[in-house]
Amino acid sequence: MTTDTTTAEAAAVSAPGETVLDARGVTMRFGGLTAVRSVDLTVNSGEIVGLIGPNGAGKTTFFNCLTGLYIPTEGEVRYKGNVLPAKSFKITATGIARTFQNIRLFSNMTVLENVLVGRHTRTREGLWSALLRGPGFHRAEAESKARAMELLEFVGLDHKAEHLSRNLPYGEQRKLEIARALASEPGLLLLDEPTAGMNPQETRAAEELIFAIRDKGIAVLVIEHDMRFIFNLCDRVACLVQGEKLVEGTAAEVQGDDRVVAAYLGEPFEGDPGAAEVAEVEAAEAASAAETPEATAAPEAPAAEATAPEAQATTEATTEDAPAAPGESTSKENDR
Ligand SMILES: Nc1ncnc2c1ncn2[C@@H]1O[C@H](COP(=O)(O)OP(=O)(O)OP(=O)(O)O)[C@@H](O)[C@H]1O
Repeated sequence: MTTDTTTAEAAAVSAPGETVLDARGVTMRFGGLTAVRSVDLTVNSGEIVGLIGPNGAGKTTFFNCLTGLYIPTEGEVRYKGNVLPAKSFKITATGIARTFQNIRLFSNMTVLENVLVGRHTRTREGLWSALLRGPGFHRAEAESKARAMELLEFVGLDHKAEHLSRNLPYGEQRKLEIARALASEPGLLLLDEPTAGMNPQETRAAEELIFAIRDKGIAVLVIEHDMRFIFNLCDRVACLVQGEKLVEGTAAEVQGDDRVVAAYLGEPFEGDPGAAEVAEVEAAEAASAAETPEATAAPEAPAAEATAPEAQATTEATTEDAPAAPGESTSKENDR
């Protein structure tokens, strides 16, 4: 990866349609394992883009390449045209914020303090200002606090500002993580499985929250296993399989793509074998009925009965595992 540092200041609101994230040829190898292979992905302002793929497909590794936790073995990542710095703390200052698959809050700090920590990249007061506690420091502190409270109100946690974060229910901890990420005034927000462990009501609330974030002009890239959530939410979806981008398109295009279905089933998807088998059985039944029904129905019937449930089972399995199925989730849920 090119390691030019950028001096770009973050600007949360981007021009409509501006390319906010431009990842090109991103490859990440761990020894002999290529976790991400030559992935290109762009995210434009005003967009919510989804990243899906079976477990181990390389989604989190790709996120880590975008946020400086990993330096890609090959490829380049640009934020608003500037090559990203190689250090993760500089990337936050550049304008990219993220949440994690495993919630990472400061559990012994209050809700408000957690958000204030997220603002540190946007406060200009230095060590001397903090030590001397002059008027500039107090003004900056009051501004940060006011902004943090605004963000808590935005995510619906202002009434819990003084609670310890460890005492929040799981869904609220996820919201707090989002508020903390927003505190750095990002132009791009990366969400790694934001609904993992949430109940359906919390998931719907998370969906509304992400739409509201997008409406503030912040581009969003989201990893999620809950297919109903992702296809409802995203303008565009990319599917990674074994480190490579298999498909990218609108939610409708991706959810109807046989290769995506096959990737989730873990086997090649050839036509519609369940329907073909059903047709074959029906044809055999019709042929036997056309002959002498009394003589042939008895021996034919068990064969038809034996085949029909099997064909039905194949169809059900396909429907059940398909990522497109509304309401279905291929999530490993909360296994990390
Ligand atoms: N630090 C690491 N060292 C070695 N291998 C790693 C490392 N991080 C990830 N991998 C491997 O890279 C591959 C991709 O993992 P990754 O966690 O990115 O997948 P994922 O799509 O996010 O999976 P999941 O949906 O289960 O979170 C896996 O085979 C994983 O074991």
